[in-house]
Amino acid sequence: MIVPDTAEKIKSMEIRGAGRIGRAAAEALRDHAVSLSARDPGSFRQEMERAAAILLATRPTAVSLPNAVHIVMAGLEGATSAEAAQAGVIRRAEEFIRSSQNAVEQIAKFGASHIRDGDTILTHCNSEVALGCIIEAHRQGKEIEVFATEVRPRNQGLITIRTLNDAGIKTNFIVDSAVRSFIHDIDLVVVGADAVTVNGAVVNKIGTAQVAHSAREARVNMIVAAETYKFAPRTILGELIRIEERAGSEVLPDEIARTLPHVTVRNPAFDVTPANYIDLIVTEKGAIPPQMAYVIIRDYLGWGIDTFHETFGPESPNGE
Ligand SMILES: O=P(O)(O)OC[C@H]1O[C@H](OP(=O)(O)O)[C@H](O)[C@@H]1O
Repeated sequence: MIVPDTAEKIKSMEIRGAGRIGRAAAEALRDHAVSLSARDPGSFRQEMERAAAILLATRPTAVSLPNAVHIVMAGLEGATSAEAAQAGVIRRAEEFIRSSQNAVEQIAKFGASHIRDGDTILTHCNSEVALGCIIEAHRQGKEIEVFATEVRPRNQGLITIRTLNDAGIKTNFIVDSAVRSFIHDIDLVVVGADAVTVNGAVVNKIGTAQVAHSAREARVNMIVAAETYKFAPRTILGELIRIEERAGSEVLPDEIARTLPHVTVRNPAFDVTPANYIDLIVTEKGAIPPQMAYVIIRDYLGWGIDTFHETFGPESPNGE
């Protein structure tokens, strides 16, 4: 039951935020491996692949999910017994969870160094790593103030302002459409990411691209906090990140929508901010200009253009 339960929580966004989704998937795979009683490595693998497929089908955009699953499932490689396969998965899952937690801490330190004493920061949505940078800057004694957006339709901004309030950080709560009105009060935009493509574009909560547009027009710097496992290897071969479109009822209640037969509610959960709108991507390996995304994918995730072809064959541009 562990895997379907975690999958349901990810789908309904009870578990949300790209990093948390990745860790929850790793935990679910680990617990599933512990619960399996398969006798041979072949059937163990089959059971694990079934579980992985259920998790992968939950939400399509956050690349932390397939990256976490890929890293954990690599624990099956070379196992000659079910016990070895089980041990491999458990070890890989625990390593991923630990390194993800370390990455969050490391990014907070690197990110905080880009926040100056006296800065007013704008953040959009609720990103564990973006908030980590802001809270670390505050912890270091820097006098900062934050503008946080509401984040329609799921109102993740509420989680953000609670966290900032608990940390004792002076915070202003604004509707998403007020960003341009306040942009001249802002020194720095700090957001998270659900995916980073090979050309340095950042996929993040819907509205991020509008924030970036306002920031650029006002010459306000924008930094993105993203662990290396949010970089998307398959974009090397031109695969696009799928933007999740969620139920219209998140935007307009069904009872109202029913009375408006000519109206279709559109509810994309994410948008794409081009690399040239972003000054830095802060990863746990250091801060890079977005144009260096391929280096992260190749050197830290281990996917080069050639490895893709070795694994999937040149005839498959989507890496399927
Ligand atoms: O991993 P961390 O930095 O916490 O979150 C990264 C991003 O994931 C979230 O997506 P959602 O709320 O799950 O749709 C937001 O878009 C947020 O910026």
